[in-house]
Amino acid sequence: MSTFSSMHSPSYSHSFICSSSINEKKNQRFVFSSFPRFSVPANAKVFLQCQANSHQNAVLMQDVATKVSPVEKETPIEKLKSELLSVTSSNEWDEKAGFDINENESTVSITVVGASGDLAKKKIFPALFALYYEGCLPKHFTVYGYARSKMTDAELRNMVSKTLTCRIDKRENCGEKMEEFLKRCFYHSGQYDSEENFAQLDKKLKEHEGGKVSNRLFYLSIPPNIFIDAVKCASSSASSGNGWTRVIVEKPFGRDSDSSAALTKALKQYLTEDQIFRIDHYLGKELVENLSVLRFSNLIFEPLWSRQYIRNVQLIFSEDFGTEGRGGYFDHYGIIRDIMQNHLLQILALFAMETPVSLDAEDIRNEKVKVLRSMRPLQLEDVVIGQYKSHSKGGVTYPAYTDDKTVPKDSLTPTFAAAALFIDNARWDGVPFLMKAGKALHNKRAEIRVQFRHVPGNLYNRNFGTDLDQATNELVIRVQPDEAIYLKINNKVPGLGMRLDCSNLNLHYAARYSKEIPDAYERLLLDAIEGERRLFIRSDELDAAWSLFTPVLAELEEQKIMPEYYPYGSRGPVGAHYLAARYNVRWGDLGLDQSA
Ligand SMILES: NC(=O)C1=CN([C@@H]2O[C@H](COP(=O)(O)OP(=O)(O)OC[C@H]3O[C@@H](n4cnc5c(N)ncnc54)[C@H](OP(=O)(O)O)[C@@H]3O)[C@@H](O)[C@H]2O)C=CC1
Ligand SMILES: O=C1O[C@H](COP(=O)(O)O)[C@@H](O)[C@H](O)[C@H]1O
Repeated sequence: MSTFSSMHSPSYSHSFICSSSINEKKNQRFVFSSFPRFSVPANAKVFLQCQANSHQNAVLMQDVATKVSPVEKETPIEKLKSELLSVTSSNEWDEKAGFDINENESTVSITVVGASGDLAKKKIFPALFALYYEGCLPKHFTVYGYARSKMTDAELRNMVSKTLTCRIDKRENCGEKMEEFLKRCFYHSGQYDSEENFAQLDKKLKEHEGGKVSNRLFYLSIPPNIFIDAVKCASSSASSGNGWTRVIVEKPFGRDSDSSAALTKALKQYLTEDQIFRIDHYLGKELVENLSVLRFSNLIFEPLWSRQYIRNVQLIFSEDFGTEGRGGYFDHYGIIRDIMQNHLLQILALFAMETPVSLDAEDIRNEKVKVLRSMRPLQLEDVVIGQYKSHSKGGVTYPAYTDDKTVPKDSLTPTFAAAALFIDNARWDGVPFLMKAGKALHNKRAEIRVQFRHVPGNLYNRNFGTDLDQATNELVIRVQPDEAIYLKINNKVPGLGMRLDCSNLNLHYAARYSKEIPDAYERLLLDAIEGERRLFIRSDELDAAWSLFTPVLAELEEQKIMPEYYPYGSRGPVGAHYLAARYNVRWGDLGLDQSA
């Protein structure tokens, strides 16, 4: 073992390289998303850890590490490769470095538990195929579907094939790739609480693994009441004997602090925290990933990122459809638990956290926990709730929430909520963080709006007339659809007069990048396979998140607070505007700006 590796601080990405051979796409991802720059010490560590069994390779990589110059973020992979080739003097640099040896010796089996369900069909299998198409899955992988439904392998493949799609920009050989992928998919029917059935799965997995090191990922795509049964059986009867075993757990992670703590405790009877990957798919969205890049790699934003310059922050989620088909689940949770306590709060934490020590998962998650723990629990007077009612438009009648047969007629469950939250720390003292989330609204959108303070003593105030809000800058990060980051600035209308206008400096992703943006589930599945925990929720984060919402959720339910009814397809209850006005805020999504 080379002593060189111990000279460097741990690199959070080393498991990525070690667990998979370097190919262009993986390497590209590693270079561009894991490290802002191709940092020499980090690579030295990475390479040497992979080379522990070969002194010759250790020397080779030490050579690479000391000679490769930092590579610019946008450097094409070919240029990076030629840089490496020039110092290794080999056309087979990855082979020479021994990565293939590693990969030939190990397998990854991905078992989708609840494979017959909606999420598996809609998201998980398509994401796995997209990863396969991109060459991001390990050389030896197998996908297993597991559920109670009776199905043959052929039937599973037929079901899965209906949901696979090719990327718009990558259709070459797509049909062939689908066939290849489907051949790697198998099915085992079993009960979620049967150790015997999981032992049968284990036997089948072993046959595919063929004696290699077996790494196993279980994706729990099942209702929460059967999580623990499945984890218990998978861990006792189907976990890996000689590799890693990881479990992706889907939300909901409980419905309040107590039930969440009970779930964590139960999971930890069978798994260590390191094996649990709690997914919040919003963390896998491109623009949410980009938040930290925006903040920490642009000098112009970070100095403004505080109460000194920011007047308020808005986190907005809307869907233009109701709970159709998921009413039974939704009624037990409501919009605050379904969207705010997880997706929007996670975005808030990334937005507001202090600079982490490094990009290491634990460093980032430590900062997120800190900011969540600095927040004031949500107060009842800072919440507005709503529920959609039936509405007819253009001859079409849209249903009320309670028209869903799986929802009780007298349900008070909110399908809309607006809330004002505060972070009691030096950076954010007094800045309202407003959240708004709703179903059956007039559009589908998720965005972050940052409204800056007025320009003090603005020389041009009179040119704006009475509407001073128009004179303030606003940064909008549109997470979806049509991803964009735009900054509203004031400029002079060209001409001889002095009329001011508000315009957008716009980074519109579709115009800037021709590549299709990967689905969040692709990123998260790949991270779980690679053991990268940065985008998954740690248990203390979850506790902190629940403690902010649990008291108010209890009050809403105990006091049977009536939701404000809003018509299906509308902009939601007016109460949201009164709440914002109380903090001198106007919602930014009122359709006034050019890109709204
Ligand atoms: N669907 C979505 O868009 C999203 C889902 N989630 C979460 O992902 C998980 C899976 O969601 P989804 O696919 O919609 O769930 P489904 O309701 O479709 O359930 C998945 C599978 O679990 C089995 N199952 C369902 N109900 C029961 C039950 N009562 N007892 C035992 N088995 C049952 C069924 O398989 P079989 O009968 O064959 O065993 C079903 O196909 C859930 O935790 C959900 O909250 C999270 C975000 C979005
Ligand atoms: O987790 C959930 O998210 C979806 C919205 O996800 P998106 O990626 O389509 O924006 C939401 O519809 C669902 O109610 C919720 O459980």
